[in-house]
Amino acid sequence: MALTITKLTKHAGRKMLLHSANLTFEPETIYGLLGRNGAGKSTLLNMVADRIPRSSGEITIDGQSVHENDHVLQRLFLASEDNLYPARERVSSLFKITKQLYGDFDVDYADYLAKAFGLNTRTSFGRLSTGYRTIFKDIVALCVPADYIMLDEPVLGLDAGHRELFYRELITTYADRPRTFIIATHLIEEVETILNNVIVINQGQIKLAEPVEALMARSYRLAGPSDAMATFLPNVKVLSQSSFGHETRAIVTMIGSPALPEGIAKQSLSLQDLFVALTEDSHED
Ligand SMILES: Nc1ncnc2c1ncn2[C@@H]1O[C@H](COP(=O)(O)OP(=O)(O)OP(=O)(O)O)[C@@H](O)[C@H]1O
Repeated sequence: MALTITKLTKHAGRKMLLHSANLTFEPETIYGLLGRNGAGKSTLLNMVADRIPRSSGEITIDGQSVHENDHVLQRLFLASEDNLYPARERVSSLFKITKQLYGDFDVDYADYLAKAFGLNTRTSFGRLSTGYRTIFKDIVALCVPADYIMLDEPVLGLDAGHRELFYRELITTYADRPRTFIIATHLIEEVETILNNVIVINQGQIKLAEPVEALMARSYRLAGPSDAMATFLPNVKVLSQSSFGHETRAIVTMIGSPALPEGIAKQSLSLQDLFVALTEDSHED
């Protein structure tokens, strides 16, 4: 029982946008999809939602392909930055249209959220500000009855108060009705505590996919004399390294708790520190 991506590849001409991605999204789990600008996050999510064609690979839910399969696609929802909504339609009628498409759309919760965010449901979609368009799409995403909800930059344009409200409501609705959320975002520090799992994508390659807790428990910043560091670093996976005079610093992941040579200090990291180390020098030449 899972959303499974196997050897998913997308290229545009000679450019590789996503390279042979293998991922499993378990039910009732909150995933963060992290990557620098242009890393391939939206490309991945749009292929999963069957909105853009893939070059090769498979996407299935519980073993059934999503491709041109409405029955399976009903179990997925992608709130993306693309405006798929008619500009003239009022927010209230867009909620109704969504209910017609997704029978169990939670209209009461949508109305509650609209009030909480201060979204006037009589306003037409085209007249909403950038932030309120995002809020509208977030509300729809939190109220649809799908099992796998994908949010592409759900706090784009939201002020700090509205971002906090969104995260709070996400946690509340998840606790009431657990389902899978996949959140593509750049605001790593804000989402770190709500994620169960993290996926890091860089230049179309999946660099890492694992539970946040386990990942953070084996990730460290090390600093010490360069000679001691040079003997120790071959025992661990080095994500980034720099030297200043006789001192070397490194961000590493390690398995177990290998004894550190004297003089090497170990500090824990934030997810953001780890992300920066994993995606350094990611720009194309
Ligand atoms: N149809 C296309 N043809 C050519 N290049 C494309 C096409 N679609 C996307 N790209 C390129 O593919 C790369 C990945 O884009 P994508 O929008 O998936 O990245 P992203 O991780 O969502 O980025 P951001 O965080 O900036 O929104 C970018 O370099 C983009 O310019």
